[in-house]
Parts: sequence; C-alpha cells; structure tokens
Amino acid sequence: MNRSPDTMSSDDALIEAIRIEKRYRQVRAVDGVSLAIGRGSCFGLLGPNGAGKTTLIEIIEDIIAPTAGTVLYKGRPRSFQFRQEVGIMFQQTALLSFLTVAETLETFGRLYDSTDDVETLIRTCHLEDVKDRPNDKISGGQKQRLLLALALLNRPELVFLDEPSTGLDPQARHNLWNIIRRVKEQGKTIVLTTHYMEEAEKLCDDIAIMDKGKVIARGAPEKLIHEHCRRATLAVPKDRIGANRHKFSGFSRERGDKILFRTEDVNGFIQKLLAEGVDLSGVNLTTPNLEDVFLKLTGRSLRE
Ligand SMILES: Nc1ncnc2c1ncn2[C@@H]1O[C@H](COP(=O)(O)OP(=O)(O)OP(=O)(O)O)[C@@H](O)[C@H]1O
Repeated sequence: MNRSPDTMSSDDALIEAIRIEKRYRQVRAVDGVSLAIGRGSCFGLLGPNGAGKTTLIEIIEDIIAPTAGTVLYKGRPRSFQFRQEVGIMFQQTALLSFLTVAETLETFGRLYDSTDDVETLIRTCHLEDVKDRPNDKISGGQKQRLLLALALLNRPELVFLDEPSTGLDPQARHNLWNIIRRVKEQGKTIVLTTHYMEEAEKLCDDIAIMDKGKVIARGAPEKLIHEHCRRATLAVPKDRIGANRHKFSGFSRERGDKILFRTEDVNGFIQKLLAEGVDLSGVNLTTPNLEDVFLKLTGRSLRE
C-alpha cells in the first residue's frame, strides 16, 4: 500500500529531492523544494506555465544540475543504476522520419543491455495498427503512445511523463490515460507533470501544486480538495425556490435565472430543500476540484 506523503519516511521514498534550488540570473526557477515520492505511487506535479515544474523534474531526472540541494534515489545519490532503472517520456523528442514505429523501438532498444519485448510494448501502447508505418505518417496521439513505449523500453521502475497529453484531442488523451493506468498497475512509480487538472485527478494518488518555484500544497487529490475547498455549489432555478429563499442561510448569489448556494453540507442542504417542498429537477450540483484548489491558493487559473 502507498504511504501518504505526510507519513512517508525517507525509507519509503523511491526518490527524494532535498532543498532543491535552481537560479537563472534573477529568476528563481525552483526555490527550496523538498519532496519525497513513494514507491508505486503516481505523483503529479501540477502548476501553471513558468511555475518551475520542468526545471524541478529535469533536476530529479539528472538532466540539469541544481544550484543547491540533493536528490537521493533509493536513499543514495544517483548512480549508473538510476539511469538503468528510469524511463523518460519527454515533451518533445525528434524521431527519425524514415524509420517505422517498430524499427524506432528496436533502434532505441540497442542502447540498453536488456529491454522489454518490442511486440509486447507495441500491444501495451496500442500501436499494432501503425507498427510498420513511418514515424512521420502517424497521428499526434500515436506519436505520444510511441514516446511512452520508448520510455518503457528498459522496463523502468520509475517513469517520468512530462505533460504527456498536451495537444491531444479528448479521445487520444483518454486512450493515453488508459495505458498509463495499466503501467501504474504493473507497480511502476510514475512522476507526471501536467497543466491539466483532470489528468492529475484521474491518474495521480499524490499531487504537489507548484507556483513561482515553490510547492504550495501537497497530498492526495481528495485531501487537497477537502482541506482547501470544502464547499459545493448548488444552483437552484429561481422559480423553484421563490419566496422560500430567506429560509436558507449562508452564502448565496444570483446568476441568470439561478440562485447559487454554497455549502459544506450538501446532504443537509438537499434535505432542507426537500423539506421546503422545492422541486429538485433542474437543480445543479458542482463539487470542488483541483482547479478550485489552485485558484484559491494562487488567485490564478491553472491555464492562465
Ligand atoms: N534555461 C533557462 N534560462 C533562463 N530561465 C529559465 C531557463 N529554464 C527555465 N527558466 C525560467 O524558469 C522559470 C520556470 O520554468 P519551467 O520551464 O521550469 O516552468 P514550467 O512550470 O515547467 O512551465 P511550462 O508548464 O510552461 O513548461 C520560468 O520563469 C522560466 O522562464
């Protein structure tokens, strides 16, 4: 079972970043971040453009060096073993256009001492139909699935996915999510960066929200929502509630032909509506999500 980040000791962590800083002249891209990522978890790093996500992840991946701080893998400084045991799906990877999908996997596979079976990876990543097609003749979704297959080639214990579904249409995004879920079920630890709140909510069991180089919130998605945004919104058509409005205390405001009530006690509120004889058809319930948490903590939207 995964330990929650609050109770995780250094021994439970597969990888741990300790007091990481990265400065570019005046810019503090990463400003003193410490975090431990548990074995078998799907950790999501969420934040708006320029928050410092890519810089932090590239430091953890050992692609760039921090200005200060340390990264430990299995409790030790990273070594050759780390390179052998991680897989990275970059945001952009140049592929040789004249190679087919299968040839690309076989070519990259020669870089490792031992790899997963290419046919198995092709099946896992739903690439059967395009395996003999050149890389420049595949769709955006198929290319992302090929990049994921490349990241899985060396049977990594830890997989980094940098904004894996950016630019994909909803169907291609859902396909990719299903494959990532399957990878997670194999017990691999996943570290994912994303702008998409829904992606993080659907895939991650542990989330850090980053803004201006710092981690401003950390925990399971439900925990973050419960801690920061408890109130749900019930939109009740005005003509349903009529003269009874004054009987419902607490925050309410009008929007168009609806009255919006905000409450922590959805069940109690609905019971009260029923007790007052309010017809519930046409009533809309909106529960808070990670986007609301982000908005509350930073005053900005994730996609600004
Ligand atoms: N090589 C660099 N030289 C100078 N500044 C940099 C460099 N790399 C990143 N930065 C700056 O560091 C800050 C954090 O950038 P970073 O790319 O890590 O953010 P991000 O959260 O990954 O954003 P995005 O979601 O747009 O990829 C930004 O202000 C960026 O301009």
